[in-house]
Amino acid sequence: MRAEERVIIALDYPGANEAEQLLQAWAFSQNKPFIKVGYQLFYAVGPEWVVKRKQEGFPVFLDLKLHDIPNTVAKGIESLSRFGVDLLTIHACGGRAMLEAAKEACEKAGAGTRLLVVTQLTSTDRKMLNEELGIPGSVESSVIRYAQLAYRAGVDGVICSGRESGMVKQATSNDFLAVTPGIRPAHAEAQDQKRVLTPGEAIQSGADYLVIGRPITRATDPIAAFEAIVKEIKEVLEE
Ligand SMILES: O=c1ccn([C@@H]2O[C@H](COP(=O)(O)O)[C@@H](O)[C@H]2O)c(=O)[nH]1
Repeated sequence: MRAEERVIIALDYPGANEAEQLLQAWAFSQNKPFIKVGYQLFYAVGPEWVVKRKQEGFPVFLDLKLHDIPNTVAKGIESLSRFGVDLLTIHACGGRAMLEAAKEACEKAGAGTRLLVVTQLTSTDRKMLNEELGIPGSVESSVIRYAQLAYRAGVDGVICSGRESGMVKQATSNDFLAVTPGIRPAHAEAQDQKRVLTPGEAIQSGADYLVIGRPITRATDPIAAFEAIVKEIKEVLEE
């Protein structure tokens, strides 16, 4: 996979105008970047906007992180799969029956959408895990436990931080996708992210895709920021 294809730009914008302004840079390009649509944008623009981006050639990750009883999640995935997006997300803590029901619904739709499972959010650190959520042990052990659950349920991969991507692959399979947010170029502020790595470090540790929002979307020159990240990834891949 080319370095450019490993970056998923999180379009965390309030509406279509802001997102389209960024995507304009690739209007005449054959190599459109992978984009992620989360709730902020999706609730503002709706499914048609997402389907249109797919038709224009953008690979799309629709990141709605479903979490509910198995039947409700399966029905939600059934509806979302109709948009023909590349990636969808559900939460691991819904448990095995929920994960299996979601995967079955996704496969039944036959659109080739891959299903990812959110392990522990990259905004979670050990203190929060132990003291607020009441989950004992390290964040890594919780991520691995959820990743193994997800793997056994037959989904396509997980969302974890770059710090855990190598461990996830070791504990599951090299083909099991590790998609990693919490990416910050050197010296950038972590903001609300707790488990961060630089783009180069995340690739080195085994991440398949890097999800990157504010370091690109809030940069003075977002395209230059995207290109600098791609360059950093290329350097690691060529090492
Ligand atoms: O554990 C998770 C799961 C999802 N995300 C999403 O990734 C981006 C990260 O944005 P930044 O601006 O680069 O922090 C954002 O859309 C989150 O919803 C995550 O950060 N961590």
